[in-house]
Amino acid sequence: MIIAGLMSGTSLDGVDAAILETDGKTITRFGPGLETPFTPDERAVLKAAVEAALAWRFEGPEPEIFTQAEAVLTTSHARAVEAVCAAAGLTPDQLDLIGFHGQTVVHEPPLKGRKGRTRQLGDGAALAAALGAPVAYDFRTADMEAGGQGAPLAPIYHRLLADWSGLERPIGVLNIGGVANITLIGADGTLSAFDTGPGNGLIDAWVEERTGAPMDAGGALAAKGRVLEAGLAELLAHPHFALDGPKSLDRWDFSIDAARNLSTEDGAATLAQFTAEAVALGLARLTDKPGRLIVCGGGRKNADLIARISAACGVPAVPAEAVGWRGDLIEAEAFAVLAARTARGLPISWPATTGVDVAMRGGRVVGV
Ligand SMILES: Nc1ncnc2c1ncn2[C@@H]1O[C@H](COP(=O)(O)OP(=O)(O)OP(=O)(O)O)[C@@H](O)[C@H]1O
Ligand SMILES: CC(=O)N[C@H]1[C@@H]2OC[C@@H](O2)[C@@H](O)[C@@H]1O[C@H](C)C(=O)O
Repeated sequence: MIIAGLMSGTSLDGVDAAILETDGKTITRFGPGLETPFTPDERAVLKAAVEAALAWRFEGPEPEIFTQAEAVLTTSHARAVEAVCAAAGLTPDQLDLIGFHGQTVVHEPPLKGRKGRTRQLGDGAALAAALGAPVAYDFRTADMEAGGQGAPLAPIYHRLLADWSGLERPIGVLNIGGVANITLIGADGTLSAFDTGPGNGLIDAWVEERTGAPMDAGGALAAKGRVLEAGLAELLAHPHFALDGPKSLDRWDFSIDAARNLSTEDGAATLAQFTAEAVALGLARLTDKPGRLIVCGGGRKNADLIARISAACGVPAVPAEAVGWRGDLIEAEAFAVLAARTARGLPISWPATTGVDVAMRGGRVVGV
């Protein structure tokens, strides 16, 4: 099947799109991929939808802005599909399927026996109608209704990719987006996965508040700062780090408050060290230690952060490109494979990836 996979991550920077030829078990061909930024107006609507979602938290009627945000998601994702199809010499109606993650606006992991809840905005039927191709979407709900974490879902794709590249096991794949998540592929191919902690989310929020810039490009600020040990200890006292995986997080589960009184540089260093120590704590909970970490997501471009992760984990961390992967597109590619698996009735989550009792199918398909 020729499938376009789409991801708009928690950083709200834009839509990643990638075309893959896949049956959900193997990849026959990698097509083009690209990132299409949201316009400032689109981003403003999505930011407002996230704020409304965090105030709503599943209590009472859905915020009205969700409707407007879904319209923004339909147009921005349609634009991304049109662009990636043009790069492939296709028209969208020639796609067999589109894998549409949608925009996570709020995610509450299961807690003390209470099922978790998650909301990805994205109107699959509207996107299918706009593009003339079937759409698989709503990938996380079924897993959560079955008691799972609803995330991470990329692990099956990480293994597929590692096998495709013939990488030596055990190996870890670390995605550093707003939140960071890790997949460990054990020596025998067994998957373990969970969200490790913050990715770039806190660093972005801190740098934006202090300088107005959207990120600490290359980690230049953090590289000049010193870590405030007391602040770091406060951050690491979060209950997430006392749990074994599978476990998941919302982008807003941590705050920059522990850095409040610091200089811009020291705050950036402390928050970057927090991301790194969180990965190390996660690795320490695994029985198989990976020989190296393959790093994908925007955080791999932060050299200071990567150095901190390597040092904290005692394992070399290399960017996805070092093994021939497209580090900015892995999540989009993953949702192409997950869409194929949804269409074919294959599982997309497992006890060791999201904590469900049995392997689970997920996602819904809507035709044109
Ligand atoms: N050159 C760079 N230097 C430092 N950080 C960078 C650089 N480029 C990207 N980033 C970071 O990567 C982030 C975007 O990463 P990515 O697109 O993987 O996140 P996402 O997909 O939105 O998140 P998630 O995986 O949590 O849904 C930016 O917000 C920024 O913090
Ligand atoms: C609820 C949600 O959208 N979670 C995202 C987020 O971004 C990174 C991390 O937190 C991961 O758990 C997940 O995305 C990836 C694609 C996943 O499901 O594997």
